Amino acid sequence: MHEHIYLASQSPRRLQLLEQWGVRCELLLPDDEEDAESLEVVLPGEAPAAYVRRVTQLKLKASLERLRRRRLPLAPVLCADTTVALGRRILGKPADEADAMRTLAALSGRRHRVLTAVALGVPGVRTDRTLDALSVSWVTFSDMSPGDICRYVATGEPMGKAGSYAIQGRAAAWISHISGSYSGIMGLPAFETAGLLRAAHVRTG
Ligand SMILES: Cc1cn([C@H]2C[C@H](O)[C@@H](COP(=O)(O)OP(=O)(O)OP(=O)(O)O)O2)c(=O)[nH]c1=O
Repeated sequence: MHEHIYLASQSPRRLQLLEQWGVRCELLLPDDEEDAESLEVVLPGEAPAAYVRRVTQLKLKASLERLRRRRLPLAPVLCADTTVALGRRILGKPADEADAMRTLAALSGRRHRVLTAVALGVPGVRTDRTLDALSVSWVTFSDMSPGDICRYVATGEPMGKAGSYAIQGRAAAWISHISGSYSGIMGLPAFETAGLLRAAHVRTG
């Protein structure tokens, strides 16, 4: 039984969710020399599900290497990646406010998918074992007027969020329907993550 895991994510929501579920975790964040952002590059023609899974595996590989480089005690490592897809179009984190406004205008009055891939790496003496899962949710936005979009972007909330919004924040006021996993939309799906933790014998609760 593993008493704790490493969480290799800068997302405060993921840490908060794991703590809420009673999982003991320690952060395993990239060094200054690592270029974490460069992992999140979409390949030409890549479908959203393939993209989010591939990026999560890249994050996990980099995190397991980091664990060994730092000679830390071995324990399972959890990584995740969240992306928003409008049809086949991938809407990642906004580059700036203008980008966030364009993304929100595209999402306004429509239904899109939020995909979160989770991967758990269990480091072993000889080989590492990897478990992974994908959560797909549908989110419907009501109409946002240009004024609504401007005011929302001015709050700063869209920055650092896939699709330029946060369901757990002010964007909730425009979300008329969801189908899937609320925690998955926030960045870490409870059901799928719990399944991976159970399979890897990590203590929860
Ligand atoms: C759609 C949506 C996304 N998000 C967030 C979750 C993720 O943190 C972020 C997507 O970016 P990610 O690249 O998945 O994660 P991150 O950059 O925050 O952290 P790391 O790569 O170190 O793990 O968007 C919300 O908080 N609420 C939402 O409603």
